Order: sequence, then C-alpha cells, then structure tokens
Amino acid sequence: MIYITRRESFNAAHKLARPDWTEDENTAVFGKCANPNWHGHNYQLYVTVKGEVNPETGFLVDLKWLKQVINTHVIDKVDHRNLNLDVDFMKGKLASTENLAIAVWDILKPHVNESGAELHCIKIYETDNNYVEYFG
Ligand SMILES: Nc1nc2c(c(=O)[nH]1)N=C([C@H](O)[C@H](O)COP(=O)(O)OP(=O)(O)OP(=O)(O)O)CN2
Repeated sequence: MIYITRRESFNAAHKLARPDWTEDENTAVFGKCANPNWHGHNYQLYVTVKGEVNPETGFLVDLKWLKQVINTHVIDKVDHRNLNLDVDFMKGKLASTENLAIAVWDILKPHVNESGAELHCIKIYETDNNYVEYFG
C-alpha cells in the first residue's frame, strides 16, 4: 500500500453565517467570519490517494491525471469564486472548511475509484494555522 498526494491552491471568498439566523446570532457564534461583507482565504487543498504500485509503470496513479481531475471537478469551480454564492456543491451548506472537505471528498471519490486507486484523505488549509482532514 502506498500513498501519494497532490496539492492544489485556490482562493475564494466566503462568510460563516446561517441565513436563518440574525446578524447578531451569527456574529455570536462565528465572530468576524460572519462579517456580511465577506472575506477571502488562500486555500491549500491536499488530495491523498492510496493503492498498489503498478509494476509496469511504477505509478500508483499518474499525478498529471490526478491534477487534471482535481482541477476540472473542484478548482475550476471554486477558484476566485464565492463559496456561499457561486459554488453549486456548497449550495445550502455552511461554508466551513469541514463542509468543504466533505464536499470535495464526495466529488473526487468516484473519479479516484475509476482509476483503481482509493481516496484516502482530503486535507484543506484555510489559513496557515487552520486545516481540516477528512478520511470519508
Ligand atoms: N471549525 C471551524 N472553525 C472555524 C472555521 C472553520 O472553517 N471551521 N473558519 C474560521 C474562519 O473562516 C477562519 O479560518 C479563521 O480565520 P482566522 O481566525 O483569521 O485564522 P488565522 O489562522 O489567520 O488566525 P490566527 O489568529 O493567526 O490564528 C473560523 N473558525
């Protein structure tokens, strides 16, 4: 069993706020992240897949293929976008890093499965200090 990881970066705007709560209620729970004027992050996404090395190629999966899958299905949809307003797979969800990681897992898992490898972890840094890991 071997694990390989591809990192991709994107920047996106969001706020942490429930639409069914008042601004005061949102601020009480989410603090400055609930600011109605939005704010942005330079996110770092790490996608780790696992499986066996193909003895013919020496690859688990081709990292160029993994890059393309991540970019087509995730990065192109979130980069320079507003996670609350523009991103179909975040509609109706609170735009936390946890929910983002779970959504990215759900999107990428079937594509990784098709390759014969297995999705192991989605790790997202929202800031230099805060990150989430999701293992499905
Ligand atoms: N469980 C979660 N808590 C928080 C999330 C989240 O996604 N899940 N998100 C936020 C904010 O959006 C943001 O990450 C916090 O920004 P900030 O406090 O500025 O983070 P920094 O690492 O830059 O702050 P330091 O003060 O330097 O630690 C909040 N909570």
